[in-house]
Amino acid sequence: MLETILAIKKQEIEQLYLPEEQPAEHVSFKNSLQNSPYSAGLIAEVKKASPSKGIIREDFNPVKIGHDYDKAGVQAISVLTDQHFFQGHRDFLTDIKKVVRVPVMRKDFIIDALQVIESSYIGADAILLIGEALEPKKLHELYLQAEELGLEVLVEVHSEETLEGVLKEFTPQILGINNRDLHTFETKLEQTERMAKLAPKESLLVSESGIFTYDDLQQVVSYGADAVLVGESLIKQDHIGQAVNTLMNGVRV
Ligand SMILES: O=P(O)(O)OC[C@@H](O)[C@@H](O)c1c[nH]c2ccccc12
Repeated sequence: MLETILAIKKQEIEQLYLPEEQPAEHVSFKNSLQNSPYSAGLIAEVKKASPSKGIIREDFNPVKIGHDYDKAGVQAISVLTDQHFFQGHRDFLTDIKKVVRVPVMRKDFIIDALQVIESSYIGADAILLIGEALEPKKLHELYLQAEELGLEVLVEVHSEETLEGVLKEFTPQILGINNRDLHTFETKLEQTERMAKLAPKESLLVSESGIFTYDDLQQVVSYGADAVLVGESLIKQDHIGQAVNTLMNGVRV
């Protein structure tokens, strides 16, 4: 699956044009995650659909969801901007950034320098770079380019092998462990446990995907996660604010 996504992404990049640059005030992604009142920082995701689950939410209003997340007290918002597989859009990010206080991360399959510039232009505070999608050298190049543009980076890996390759090149400030294998879509929280053992102490550790309940959250925190990235379980709920509370506090407040 990942190969198919990347092949289509390459074609898209050939046609990519830059939008008008949005004036955006940057908010620190890492600081926000580190200063969570919960047992971990929460990155809440705005995602309509995914290749593994199909459409997750029919009545999808990205700005309303972003606004509700912000009001509910999340530490950061991740916005899926990939159109083809996730039914996202880069305008979703621009529109959400205008109405929230928390940092906004662009979630896409970024493999080219032009997309990093695009991320800055649309108003992102941070971007995702996927270890499984990039050679370590290229990943580091894009990471440095992003930093120069004032963007923070979440470096995501799934496998031990990928992480080892990245760490030979550099130490990311923020390291995400994707519990979902992007080739098979198999998702298990124990992936965080295995990978946390190899993660550098200096990196802020984010556990991503497949976190549905307060118990799931406690489980990944016990493995060493400093933050979590959660999409489906929040997006599916009618009341997003309540869903955030139930997930992070274990009770409805
Ligand atoms: O909806 P979930 O299982 O809570 O997962 C959110 C997020 O981790 C997932 O959307 C994701 C993690 N890494 C990605 C890379 C590309 C697209 C999507 C993703």
